[in-house]
Amino acid sequence: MQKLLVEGGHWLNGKVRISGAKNSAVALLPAAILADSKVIIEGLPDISDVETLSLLLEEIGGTVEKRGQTLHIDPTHMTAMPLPNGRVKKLRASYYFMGAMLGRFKEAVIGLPGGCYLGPRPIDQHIKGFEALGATVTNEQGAIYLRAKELRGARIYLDVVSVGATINIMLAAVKAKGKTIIENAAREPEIIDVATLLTSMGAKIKGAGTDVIRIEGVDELTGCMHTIIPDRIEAGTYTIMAAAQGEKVLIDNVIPQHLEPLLAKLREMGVVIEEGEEQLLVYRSDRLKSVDIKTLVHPGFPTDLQQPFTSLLTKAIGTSVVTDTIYTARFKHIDELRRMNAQIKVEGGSAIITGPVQLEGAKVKASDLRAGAALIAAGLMANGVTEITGLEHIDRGYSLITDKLKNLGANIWREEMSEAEMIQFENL
Ligand SMILES: CC(=O)N[C@H]1[C@@H](OP(=O)(O)OP(=O)(O)OC[C@H]2O[C@@H](n3ccc(=O)[nH]c3=O)[C@H](O)[C@@H]2O)O[C@H](CO)[C@@H](O)[C@@H]1O
Ligand SMILES: C=C(OP(=O)(O)O)C(=O)O
Repeated sequence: MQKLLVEGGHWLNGKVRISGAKNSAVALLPAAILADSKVIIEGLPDISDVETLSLLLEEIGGTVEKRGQTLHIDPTHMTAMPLPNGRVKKLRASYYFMGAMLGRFKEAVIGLPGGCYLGPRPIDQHIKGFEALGATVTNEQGAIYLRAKELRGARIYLDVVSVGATINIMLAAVKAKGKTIIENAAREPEIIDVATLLTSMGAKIKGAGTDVIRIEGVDELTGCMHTIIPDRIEAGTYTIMAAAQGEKVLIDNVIPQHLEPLLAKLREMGVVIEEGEEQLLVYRSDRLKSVDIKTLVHPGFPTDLQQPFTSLLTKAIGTSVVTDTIYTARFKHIDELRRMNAQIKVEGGSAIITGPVQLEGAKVKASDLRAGAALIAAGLMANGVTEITGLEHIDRGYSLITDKLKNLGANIWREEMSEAEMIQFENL
């Protein structure tokens, strides 16, 4: 097991290239199950979620060949192999095997997913959607059993705006008989990306990216080639790090429109950012103003950037209030930031940050993916060395983060943990 060490105070300079979007990739790979021939996906990030999903595709009989950032997925010999345990628990997006296998085989057995623990993460809206399409769904000993004689299009109103439920219902509905309408659908760019792949496979989908998605089911879907969109959360994380500890940082391979809620808040704080077509240039900021943020469904401020943004706010002058309306308890990073001298209290579902403070290096643990990003951002600004454990979370979603930050001038490296440290880590 490794830990990450960051020596703070080194200014970031130069260019960082953003990888393909994790939250697209984790749906695009399962979507390949629906095709009758090879699906080629280009520009995938080097993250463990992609590796785990590739192994899961192989477990059900697919072949997956990696050529650089491209995966060639041959779904021809896949079967409805049950996946009640094991790798499905390593990530959140294994739930997409439910929709995709239901679409192709009309049956699936998938263990309840893992992923970041951000408080309860129910999947009732996914199940409501599958049932509306004609599936019988039962939960037996922690695995979801889905079966349908046939899938029939339906009108489905989501009680909660959910990225996962929207995509999962799309995956099943593209092979249902007749028309499906998803109302109150999520509108994230990743949903458009998945719809683009499915459309290239022959699916008929209208309205992805709006809150009403219309799908006309088809009998067959064929292989195709698809290039993934850039990761707006990874881009946002580097933009925050540049605002925190950058001289002049060019963020390359981004779609600036996907980052508008973040960029607006950074500008309100006084960060100077130039926008190009596919690039952002972030300038050094020495005096930042405090701001309040409230996370909302897209296109509001993304919950996945709330945690790294909180680290940046420790540098701002005054009091900032952070409220997460998507995951009201997504505050596990706060205790760790406090170990680093951050002045933050959590009150009534909000984190209240008083700044500016000089952060101090400390031994901290990443409890989840974006908590990890928050701690790295804090480590870049801190006096001395910050030691971060829990890297398995960070590696689920940040492609080559150590190398990317090193290239920007950070003093960051990985070390094997000693046995004593591992025991301490387990007890933390
Ligand atoms: C793999 C992936 O894409 N993960 C993202 C996805 O997670 P995920 O798809 O799991 O998140 P959802 O959009 O489904 O969740 C949004 C909210 O709806 C609630 N909910 C969701 C489904 C459901 O059936 N019932 C229900 O009550 C959740 O508890 C949460 O409060 O969107 C989240 C919200 O933008 C992001 O933080 C995650 O990075
Ligand atoms: C919460 C996240 O991921 P997941 O849904 O895969 O756990 C995230 O990407 O911040």
